[in-house]
Amino acid sequence: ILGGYEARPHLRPYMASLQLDGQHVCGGFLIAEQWVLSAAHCTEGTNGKLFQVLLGAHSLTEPEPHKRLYRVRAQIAHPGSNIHNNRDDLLLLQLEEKAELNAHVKVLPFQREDRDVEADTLCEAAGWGTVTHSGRRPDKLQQVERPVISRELCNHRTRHDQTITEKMMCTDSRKKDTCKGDSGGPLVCNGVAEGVVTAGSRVCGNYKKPAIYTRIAPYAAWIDGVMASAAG
Ligand SMILES: NCc1cccc(NC(=O)c2cccc3[nH]c(C(N)=O)cc23)c1
Repeated sequence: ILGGYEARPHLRPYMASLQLDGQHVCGGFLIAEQWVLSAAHCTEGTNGKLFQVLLGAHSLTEPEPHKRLYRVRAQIAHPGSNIHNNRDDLLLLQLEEKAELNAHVKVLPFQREDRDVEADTLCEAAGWGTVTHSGRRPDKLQQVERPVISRELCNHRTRHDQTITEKMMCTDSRKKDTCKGDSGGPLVCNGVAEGVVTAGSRVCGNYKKPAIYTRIAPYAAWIDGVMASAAG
């Protein structure tokens, strides 16, 4: 997160850190007791290795009472996701067991009504992604508030030039923005997860490249279907 600030500990108890060999790779969030939603791009370069999912954390390194690392039983990328574009950039992770829910570990509801969030709506992104252009990684969860911008503006030729589909949304990226390692985290508007951070043009903090999110509502049926079919 560029231009943000340290989140109040455990005020975002749905936040997940997707890790490989103890290293934070991407964000994610708890959508059900045994399911985390993230971004398919996060599996790039992982050679099919399964993530481990850290829940209940504020600091990535310090011992905290409700912090717990979960193994993943299955990782299901949306069938339409690919490395060449940002379309269908969603990843479902089934935890080895149901997460133990408490004050620090909670499910975040996602938007099921397929209607655009109004431009200028203030939403929040959080993550352990880089906090400087040079790529400094934070130990503690960061957050930033960003206004939604219209798809029309986001698709302008000087911005993302007609690549933003009706299954994506954008926020202003001037100075304050999501960045490397924030992918997969939720964009929360009025307490509901409306989008999932995607790397998009991989640029951070440049107003010419607004942040891009996969809208969740268009994928509600796919998400429900995967969770129902894998149910024990
Ligand atoms: N504000 C938009 C936004 C949101 C989330 C992430 C990013 N930027 C990256 O993720 C990124 C940046 C630079 C090099 C990179 N290499 C890789 C990679 N997967 O190898 C990703 C990146 C940008």
